[in-house]
Amino acid sequence: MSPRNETLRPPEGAAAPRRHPDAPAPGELLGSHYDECFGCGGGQDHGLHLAARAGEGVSVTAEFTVKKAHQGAPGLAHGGVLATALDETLGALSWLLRTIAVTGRLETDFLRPVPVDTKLYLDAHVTGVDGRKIYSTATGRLGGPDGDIAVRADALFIEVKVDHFIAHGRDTEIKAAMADPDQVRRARAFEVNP
Ligand SMILES: CCCCCCCCCCCC(=O)SCCNC(=O)CCNC(=O)[C@H](O)C(C)(C)COP(=O)(O)OP(=O)(O)OC[C@H]1O[C@@H](n2cnc3c(N)ncnc32)[C@H](O)[C@@H]1OP(=O)(O)O
Repeated sequence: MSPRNETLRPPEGAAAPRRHPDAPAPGELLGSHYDECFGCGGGQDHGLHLAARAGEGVSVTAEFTVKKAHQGAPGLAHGGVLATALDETLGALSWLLRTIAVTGRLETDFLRPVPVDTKLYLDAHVTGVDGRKIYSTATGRLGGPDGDIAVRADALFIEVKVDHFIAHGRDTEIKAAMADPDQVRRARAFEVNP
């Protein structure tokens, strides 16, 4: 399905997505980029704990089980939580590009309600790269990786350097992250090799 919004379609002349030579192998679990991340971190009790794996090319798959803490309507996932699951899955594409990027635009379609205790099967891939602009798309399915689409999104991520987080993040968390060798290792894994 091509993006409905023109601004989320790679422009003519955009480069085809290129898997970084040092990207994790297809099937490899990517782990969390930050333990306190609401999307993938183990340190957030009510977070999504989304687990993403590298796919072929510049793609990822991920799974997320909707918990009681994620409700909007009774027994149903909150739309914002589902958008977060899509955003996080799309963000995980950074591991394949080895580029740090943040969400600039995210357009989401909600096609079916997602009940509590349901596992959402997500996949995402990059559709094109134009300078710092990374175009991508994702779906979330019910019942299995080939199940009905419940949610989908098109996105534009913008490449940034580590300095983006140092400049804008709160001092306490930045200092803690920089003092954590695991976090520094993860940040390096996102960086393009010179
Ligand atoms: C340690 C490991 C951690 C790794 C951390 C990984 C975290 C992943 C987490 C999941 C993802 C998230 O939720 S990330 C969190 C949510 N997102 C954010 O907080 C981002 C907030 N926004 C910003 O900080 C800024 O707007 C930026 C960085 C996105 C862009 O600012 P900038 O760097 O000054 O660049 P700027 O010149 O404005 O834009 C560059 C180009 O992109 C285009 N552009 C920019 N924004 C948009 C937009 N919304 N819609 C259309 N186009 C846009 C511009 O027109 C321009 O095109 P042209 O003129 O070149 O053609």
